[in-house]
Amino acid sequence: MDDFIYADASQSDMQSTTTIYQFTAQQSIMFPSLDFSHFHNPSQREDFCRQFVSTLKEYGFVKLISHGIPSTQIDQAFAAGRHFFQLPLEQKLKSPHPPTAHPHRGFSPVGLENVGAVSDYGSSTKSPYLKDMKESYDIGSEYDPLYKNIWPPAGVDGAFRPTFTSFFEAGYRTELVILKALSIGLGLPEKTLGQLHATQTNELRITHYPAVARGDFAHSTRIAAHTDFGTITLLFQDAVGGLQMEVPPHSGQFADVESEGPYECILNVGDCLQKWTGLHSARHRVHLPGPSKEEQQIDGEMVQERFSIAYFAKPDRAAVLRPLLEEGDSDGKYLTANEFQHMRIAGTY
Ligand SMILES: O=C(O)CCC(=O)C(=O)O
Ligand SMILES: [Fe+2]
Repeated sequence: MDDFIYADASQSDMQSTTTIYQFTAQQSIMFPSLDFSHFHNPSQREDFCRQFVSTLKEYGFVKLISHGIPSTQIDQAFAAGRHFFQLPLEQKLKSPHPPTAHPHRGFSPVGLENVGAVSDYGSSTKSPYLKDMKESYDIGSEYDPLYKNIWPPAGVDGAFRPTFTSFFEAGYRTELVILKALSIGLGLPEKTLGQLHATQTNELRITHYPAVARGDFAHSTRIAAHTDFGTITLLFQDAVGGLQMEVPPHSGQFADVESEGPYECILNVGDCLQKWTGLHSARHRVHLPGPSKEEQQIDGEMVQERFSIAYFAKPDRAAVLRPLLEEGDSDGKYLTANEFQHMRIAGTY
């Protein structure tokens, strides 16, 4: 596989020096996969934290192995997601997402949510409006004092609730350790970020992208380009591919993000972390994958179905999005995380 280099001297938010992006010949972006177990080893911790933050500074993304969510739990979550989405639509609609953006809970059929409505946030490029070809299920913390979860009734799918409740809890434990590593790597007291994530406003989303005709990608997409609204996202994807990130930042050009299957966690920075620290909240989307995956994905004129699981770590609702570091985004208006989330999600439903 021949590597080639794309050099960009002007577009990065984070660096005034030249940024080098490495692509494979198939236009997929190469960025480090880090072993999170190094964080637990006192002699490796400092180096790990430094590398973790420098990768996020450069790409807004990093891949992690040994992150703390057990493989068996990831397998169970994918199996539970597959099982739910293959149910007849009328069964899935027994635990519906409301027709509005709040509360962000329950099942959204294809066409209910369109992320294309918020594609251009924080970007100088204008994206064409494309509808999402996806169905999804949103879950919050069982301890969220504001919104209750909307679960499939027991007669519809009894395994769904226990599987995702325990995945959520594993996600939260992992999130807190990752936030500690981030705080250390950023030179902040180690509890700084964790303290802003006490009340579990996090969300878990299982997404099914049904098999679609290749030609549909001319006017639709799987999920339109966007940045995530929270602090960090932990994403797990199946082997189908199609997740792409915008490189260089603000260019309107996208390259495939490859991962080593569902156990490798793809972590990306969200808007709130960018506001606090200046780390780059990278735009991404799920579209027709590049040539390296295209052949495997396309069966005749149909593009294979795809599943993903995203755990969105979000700040406490009352947390203020005021820079914690000089590099943070400072436009002089410091919203609370709750005000910001409402502003960002408006228009997607
Ligand atoms: O399905 C994926 O791989 C990405 C989903 C995503 O970006 C999101 O739900 O915010
Ligand atoms: Fe996303």
